[in-house]
This record gives sequence, C-alpha cells and structure tokens, in this order.
Amino acid sequence: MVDLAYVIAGSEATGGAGLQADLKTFQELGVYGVGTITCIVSFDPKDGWRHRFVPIAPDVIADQIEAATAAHDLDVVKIGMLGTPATIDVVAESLSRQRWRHIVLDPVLICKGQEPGDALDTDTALREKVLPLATVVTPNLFEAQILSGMDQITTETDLAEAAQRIFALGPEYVVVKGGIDLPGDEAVDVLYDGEEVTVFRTPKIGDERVAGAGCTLAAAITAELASGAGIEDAVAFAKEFVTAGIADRLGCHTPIDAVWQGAYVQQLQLGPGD
Ligand SMILES: Nc1ncnc2c1ncn2[C@@H]1O[C@H](COP(=O)(O)OP(=O)(O)O)[C@@H](O)[C@H]1O
Ligand SMILES: Cc1ncc(COP(=O)(O)O)c(C=O)c1O
Repeated sequence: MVDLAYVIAGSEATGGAGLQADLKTFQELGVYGVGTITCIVSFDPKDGWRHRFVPIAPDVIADQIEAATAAHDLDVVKIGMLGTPATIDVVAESLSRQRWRHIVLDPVLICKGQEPGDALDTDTALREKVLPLATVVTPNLFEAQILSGMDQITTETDLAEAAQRIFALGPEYVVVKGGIDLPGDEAVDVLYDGEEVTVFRTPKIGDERVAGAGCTLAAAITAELASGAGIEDAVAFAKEFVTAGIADRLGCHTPIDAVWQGAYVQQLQLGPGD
C-alpha cells in the first residue's frame, strides 16, 4: 500500500515552486500526493517577473479540503503559502477538524507584490493560528528573523538561537535554513527539538537562490514523515534530496533557476560516475 501525503499551498505558474514543486517531490519519493490550492502566483514576464498574486476564495479552499480529506485517510500535511489572514483562518479551522500525525509548516510569510500591511497581518495570523499546530516549521533566514524577532542572523550560533526562540512559539521541531543568505561557503540548516541542536551542512552550490528549494526541502520532509521516518532522519534525507536538485537545477527564462526534483532518483538509477 502506498503512503499518502497532503499539501495545502499556492500554485506557482512557472512550475518552479509552490504546489507544483511539492507534488513533484512527493511523486519522486514514492508517496501519493494530494493537493489543495490556496492562491495563484503568476510572475509577470512583461514587468521584470514581478509577483502577481490572486487568493482563492475561502469557501473554495474549504471545499477542496473537504473533498481531499473525505476521499483519503490523510494524516500528514505540508502547509505552504497561505498569503492572506482569511486563508489562514479557513486552513486553521479545517485542520482542527481531525487529528494529524504530522503538520509540516513552511512559513512562506508574504508574496512580494503584496502590501506591507498584508504581510504584517499574515505574519500575526500565521504565528497565532498555524504555528502552534505544527510538528515542524521550516523558516528561511528572512522568515526566521521575523518569527524570532532577531535583527540579524549571520552565524550558526544565531541560527540556533532563532530556532530556540521560534520553538517557544509552539511547534515541536524547528528547522532554520541558512541557505544562500548565511555568510560562508556552506549551506547550513539547524534542527532544534526542544533540547538539542543538530546541524546539517553542504557546500554552497553557486551563489544565487534557486526557485523551489524551500518548498522541495519541506515537501521531502513531509514525504519521509508520511513513510514513517523520524524527524531527524527526514530532515537529513530532505537536505540530500534538495542538494541533488539544486546541483542539477533547471535553467529558465525567469531570473533564477529552478530545483529539479528528479535529480536524486535519477542519480540513484544511474549510479556513481555515470
Ligand atoms: N545554493 C545553494 N547550495 C546548496 N544548498 C542550498 C543553496 N540554496 C539553498 N540551499 C539549501 O536549500 C534548502 C532550502 O533553503 P532556502 O533556499 O534558504 O529556502 P527558501 O526557498 O525557503 O528561501 C536548505 O537546505 C538550504 O540550506
Ligand atoms: C506559491 C508559492 N509558494 C511558495 C513559494 C516559495 O518558494 P521557494 O521554495 O523558492 O522558497 C513561492 C515563491 O515564489 C510561491 O510562488
């Protein structure tokens, strides 16, 4: 019997990030993916690839969640971009209707192109209504600064401190991603479980961000948890999976390349040296 994983996230029209990246990751990792769309992001090629953001009506989101959870016994869910306080309300309410084995929250706080006021409202609602429900939350450096209230995060010690501060907001585990923005030659992430800090590191590949890296990492954690892995193993594996996809990224006409979720399994099939 195949394991199932559920994702509630935004659609990203170029295919690089969002629900598209999540479902590709689930498929690569052998879990059956089910997805609910919260918003549609279509970058505008006529205007410097600016974000265009359209939220889905809350009742349509509720309908999708109703259909997905009635059709399947889902118990592991990834939450990606929600985008507005109204969306956060409906998702938090729908999540509270059943027990979840794991809720993986990628706290995509705002979409560029939204008003700063929207960002603040979204931040507050996410922090109050979804963060305390999460098994694991995976902020990048910017999101970790906002959630932890720290002015800057520039060292591994800062990453660990941010993880500890965010842990105090209610999730069971926190993964803070240093990614490309943390100074140094390595892409460093830390996991905090309330007692210990575990550090995951790889050499940085290139010096630009790659679309879908955060989505793919959180989706791979979700797929591994759905298959029965523990958190530390799931994070360690997800880091390997996303690193392979970053190394073998897809060049696009967009300003940044996109993660290739098929890279990890392709390399396994080809074997070393092929
Ligand atoms: N250029 C890179 N080389 C290697 N790993 C990277 C690179 N950029 C990001 N990562 C890793 O990819 C994952 C996603 O991180 P990040 O890109 O910071 O997230 P987000 O997409 O949410 O901003 C993390 O494990 C991070 O360390
Ligand atoms: C719908 C959606 N979700 C999530 C993200 C975050 O993507 P990433 O994994 O590149 O951080 C984006 C970024 O454009 C997006 O448009």
